[in-house]
Amino acid sequence: MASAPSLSTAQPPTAVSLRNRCTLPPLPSHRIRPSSSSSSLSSRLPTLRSVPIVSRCAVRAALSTVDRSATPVESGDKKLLLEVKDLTAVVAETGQEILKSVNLAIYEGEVHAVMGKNGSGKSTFAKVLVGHPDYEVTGGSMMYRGENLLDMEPEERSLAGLFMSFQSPVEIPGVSNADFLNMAYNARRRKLNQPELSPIEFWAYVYPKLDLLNMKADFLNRNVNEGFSGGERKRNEILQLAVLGAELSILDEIDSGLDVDALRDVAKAVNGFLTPKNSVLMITHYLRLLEFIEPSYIHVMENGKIVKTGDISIAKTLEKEGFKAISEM
Ligand SMILES: Nc1ncnc2c1ncn2[C@@H]1O[C@H](COP(=O)(O)OP(=O)(O)OP(=O)(O)O)[C@@H](O)[C@H]1O
Repeated sequence: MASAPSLSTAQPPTAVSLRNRCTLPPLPSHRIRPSSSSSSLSSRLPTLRSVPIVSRCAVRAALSTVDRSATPVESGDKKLLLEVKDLTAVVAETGQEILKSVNLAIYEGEVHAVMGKNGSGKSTFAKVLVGHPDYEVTGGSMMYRGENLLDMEPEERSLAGLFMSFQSPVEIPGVSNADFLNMAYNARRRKLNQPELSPIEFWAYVYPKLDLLNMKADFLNRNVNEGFSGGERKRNEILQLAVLGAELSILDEIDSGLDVDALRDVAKAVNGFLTPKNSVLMITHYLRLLEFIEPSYIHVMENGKIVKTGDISIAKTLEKEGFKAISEM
């Protein structure tokens, strides 16, 4: 387990942290209280994180299936971030096949949305990308910045820049949000050969991000997701993303259970960390999210495969006419 930062070893506060400190709520305890469950915090960390991002280039694809079978490593000055080819996967326990040849390429700066009927395999695809142990990959490949994801443990994938926001974020009893975020953030900084932030520096770093999401500072002192409402959990997931930063953010139904204001806050935060280098892969059932976070491409998944790729008009057709209309296209 990564050791928790302690106040006694804290670096001298920066001007920013000193300036902010007087307006901040009390610092949380930085002693890590292990959960009563058997799994360690570090072993849970990867399960809370994963994936992509790219610039929000104009929607270029017409409403047609895109053949990316011969995917170039670079497209103009954009680099290929994730390339999934003929991916098949089963439920590890039962061998039931869920993914039946998924193909997808995401370049830096792109936002991809995956839509599809309930049970079509969207969440499974996302979880397979981040190495969820419930699934076993049986064929195909998943390359991330040219590295084989199958050779990487979930935690390595996370440290490499994949972040996943789960449909049902888990609670971590006994671990405060502040401790969790500080440890996770420092783990990423170590990976990037950057100096760790002391608790005080971290507090100054995280505080403006709470503002962005309209979250109260006492969220940091509460245990991760414990007693959070559905909407608060979703905001908390995006706070994790805002803090940790990711090259590829996989957002699984971040819009579910959000009221209109919360949806706007979450979308604003996601748009705020989109850069020409970062990419997003989001799963959604609803056009309304895509009106806030403009996708480069929309994919429709059906029975474990991506069967259609196109622009926002796909989502509009789905909203108006349902999946039958897409099948008939
Ligand atoms: N761990 C598992 N054990 C058994 N079945 C599973 C497991 N994970 C997924 N499945 C099954 O695989 C299929 C695809 O599930 P998945 O959650 O990927 O669908 P989805 O497209 O995300 O659906 P939704 O839109 O309802 O969230 C479903 O039939 C589901 O029951």
